[in-house]
Amino acid sequence: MAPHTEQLTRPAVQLRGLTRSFDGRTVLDGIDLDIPAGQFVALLGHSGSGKSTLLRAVAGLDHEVTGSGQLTAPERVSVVFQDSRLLPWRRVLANVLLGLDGKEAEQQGREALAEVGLAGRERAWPNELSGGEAQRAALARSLVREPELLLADEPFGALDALTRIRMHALLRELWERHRPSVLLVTHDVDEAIALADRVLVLEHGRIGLDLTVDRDAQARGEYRVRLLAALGVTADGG
Ligand SMILES: Nc1ncnc2c1ncn2[C@@H]1O[C@H](COP(=O)(O)OP(=O)(O)OP(=O)(O)O)[C@@H](O)[C@H]1O
Repeated sequence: MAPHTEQLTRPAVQLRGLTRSFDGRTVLDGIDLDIPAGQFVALLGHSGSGKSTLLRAVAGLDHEVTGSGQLTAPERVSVVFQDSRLLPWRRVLANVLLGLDGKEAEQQGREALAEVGLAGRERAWPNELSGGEAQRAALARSLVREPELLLADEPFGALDALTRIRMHALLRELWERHRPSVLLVTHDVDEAIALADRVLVLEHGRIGLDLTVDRDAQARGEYRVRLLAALGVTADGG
């Protein structure tokens, strides 16, 4: 294979034997994972299974944590959390542009806000936004950096059901337009199936299930049963 082709097909994220522990307790136990460029991956798992620990490792936000293994991630990575983390003393556009300078960046910031449906709210203060609008602004802030990898830790976890559905459509639309790789941490099996092309289940510190989701298939119900079974939930809720 020619070198440039190798580069093109190289996965965006590559983990080899990734371990992380807290106070002698192993949370990630030798994870091997490749995420190809442009793939939308959801990560499911019980509370405390290590989803955020994995995401923080990939984000390079875990320097204090004990661990080993190899990790490769792209240079331009954006992270979105459950709360928008907008700075309350800066207006919406200034939040989106944080750390970026110049007229071009400002134009891109305005365009990103328009893309997430917040045109006209550039000069609003964060406390004037609803929860869903604040998450839209957080998405605009990550988009404007043109990330190769978007890491999202329960980004819709605090939103009401209707807002959540709208945000699903928005995220999928933004992904189709910009094509970053995405690693989305969620508790919600239906959210994972609705959004991702591949769903991973984390259990006992390893990837217990790695499911490719055929988006055109009639197989949603079957995916749901398999994912719930991997999470230890049977059809009768047991
Ligand atoms: N900074 C830390 N210090 C000590 N223990 C930690 C730390 N961060 C995470 N842990 C522990 O590691 C385990 C995995 O936590 P993590 O937040 O990754 O789980 P999670 O799957 O994201 O959970 P949830 O779905 O509830 O957010 C938990 O038992 C947690 O208590």
